[in-house]
Amino acid sequence: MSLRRAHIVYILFILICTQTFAEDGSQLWLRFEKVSAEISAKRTIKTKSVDPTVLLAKQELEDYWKGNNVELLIDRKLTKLKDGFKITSSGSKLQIVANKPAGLLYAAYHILQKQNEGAEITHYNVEEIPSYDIRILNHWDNLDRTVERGYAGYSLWKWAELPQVLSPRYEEYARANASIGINATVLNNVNASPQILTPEYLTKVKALADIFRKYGIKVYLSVNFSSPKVIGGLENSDPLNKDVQLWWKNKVKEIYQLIPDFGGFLVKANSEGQPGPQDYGRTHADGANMLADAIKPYSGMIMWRAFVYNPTKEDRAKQAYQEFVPLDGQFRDNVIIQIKNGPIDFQPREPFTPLFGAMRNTAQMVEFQITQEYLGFSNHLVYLAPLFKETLDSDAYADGAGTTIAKITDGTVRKISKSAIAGVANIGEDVNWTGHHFAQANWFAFGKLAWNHQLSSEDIAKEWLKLTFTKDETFVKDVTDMMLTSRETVVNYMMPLGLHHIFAFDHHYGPEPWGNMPGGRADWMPWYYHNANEKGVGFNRTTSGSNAVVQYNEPLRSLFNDIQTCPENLILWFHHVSWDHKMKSGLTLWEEICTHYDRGVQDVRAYQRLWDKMESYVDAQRFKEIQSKLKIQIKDAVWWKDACLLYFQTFSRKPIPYYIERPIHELEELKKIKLPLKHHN
Ligand SMILES: CO[C@H]1[C@H](O)[C@@H](O)[C@H](O)O[C@@H]1C(=O)O
Repeated sequence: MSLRRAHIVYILFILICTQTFAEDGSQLWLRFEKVSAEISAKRTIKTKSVDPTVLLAKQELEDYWKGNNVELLIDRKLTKLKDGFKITSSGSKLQIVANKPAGLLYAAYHILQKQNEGAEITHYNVEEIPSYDIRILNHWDNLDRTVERGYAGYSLWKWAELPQVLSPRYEEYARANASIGINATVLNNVNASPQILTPEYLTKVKALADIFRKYGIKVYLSVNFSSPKVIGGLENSDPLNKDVQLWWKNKVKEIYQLIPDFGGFLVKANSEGQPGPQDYGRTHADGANMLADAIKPYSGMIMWRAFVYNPTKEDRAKQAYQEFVPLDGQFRDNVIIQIKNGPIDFQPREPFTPLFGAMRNTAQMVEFQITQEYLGFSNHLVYLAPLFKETLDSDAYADGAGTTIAKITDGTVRKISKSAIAGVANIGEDVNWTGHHFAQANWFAFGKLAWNHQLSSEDIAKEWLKLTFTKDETFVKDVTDMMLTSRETVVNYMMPLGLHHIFAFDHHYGPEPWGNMPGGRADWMPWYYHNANEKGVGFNRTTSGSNAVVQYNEPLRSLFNDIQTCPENLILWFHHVSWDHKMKSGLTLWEEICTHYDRGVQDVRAYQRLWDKMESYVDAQRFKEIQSKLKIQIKDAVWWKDACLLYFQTFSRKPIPYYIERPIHELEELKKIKLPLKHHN
């Protein structure tokens, strides 16, 4: 071999190596191996359909399916399948039947994922029907490409160059969503700019909808309730004003002319300063129904948020229930009330919002937050499936025992014209999409649970790990354990035992239980939530306090109301508890608090050791990136522990037990920390 040739071979070798060992994470969980020409010559993927979605399913299988012959069939009579599919095997053939083209695409991804796991697919018979009709991401993306509570860089949507320039990531995004069953997306922030409804922006929205369609994804928009006034030039946006109604009718018509399968609107009204029907003395129902009537002829939906947060003298946790329960039965059937999982705001742990089930004649859906606004942003490894499932599996006792949030929202116990579930997206322009490699698992888990809320957190974690990293058993077992405990770990080092919202003001990243905003609103102050004093700590929401417990059905009301029966992981949510209160462990409350904070820290240290051991299973780039995120996480966990223990100690006046890792900070030093973090990014 000549020197020159040797040189080229060497360069090729290096290139191949870096391909193998440096992996940026941009492929997400879609790392299927291409089939060889030999295999593809041996089997056929057939369909009579010419639908673009079916052809896409066919293409995916042609590229990656190593098994038997496959036949893809649409059967319009199989209506109970909704977006689902049925796979049967006979002889050397798999037959996949679906009612809709998207069902075949989901089936294709289903068998490709099974194939990756090494499942036996020659004799494979399965029927899948999704738990929810609408499985939707909510992007809080602004038109200037900043992302509210986004921690993965700027927005994916490049508004300035749309519709002329189409980033390849639009299609990659759609494919990733389709691969986990997500079939809808709200492109813009619920704090919505009216501009999104201008003809200029609608043509940009159309360009995205045209790309997403093939992947079975419908586009929705967040709308600003004042749009008729702001961009329509009307005198007001009163929902009972005929001109306003007509403006919305025409706007909806304009949208459907551009996007015939447009999904509908998401609305945040009369909350945190957003305009709404109450500005005109009207109700949420008046506002929602006006939009619902305008969009009904096109089968569109209105998702109306119940996150109504305005300054009142009342306990903030009671607000959604108080405003919405009296309106039960007044909403049109294409309106669905979108309710955050907890009554305050996406905290590491909250009880479920009691509004679920309390409106018996109104469709309801859950809103989860996939982006980790209150869980360490994209710096902390926190696997959210256990949090999602905790809410979905909670029994609201709305129609007696067994009325879980899952059953209320999926239409099992109440008739719902279309069921839905939403997740506030954690996606941005970062190469790895979500800032932290493990945050991809939360996007994945949201999709999987929206498809089937009966799946276990463990199975989802394993599937994700095998698709994303490796099938090696040691790796999968150990890392699954880390993922499964990670949510409880963050609760422990941030806000154990029902503590909540003791975050630094506005950016919600670090601890600030002392509050730091002279003259600010009471309910912006952490001490509003923890109420620490010499006697004890916690928010009294019992009958002797704010009486928020009354919003829960029996037996929960009594269970939460009694300090002896209230679950300890929520005790400080519902009770003001004395520092000496004896906990189930035999420790006093103070000792128990110390123990939880310390356990959180120790568990993150254990994750660091565990991850280091995984070096040989993971490519260098992702290994290092995750390793350095864990370094941030442990620093933050210690910061949280020290800040909360040293601060609460000024009230408890008790020593930090000696078996607990000593604080390494001074309280006064911690109080001076100011983070250069902005609200909108
Ligand atoms: C979009 O605004 C968000 C806001 O950033 C967030 O801090 C708050 O918790 O919830 C709001 C909401 O859900 O509307």
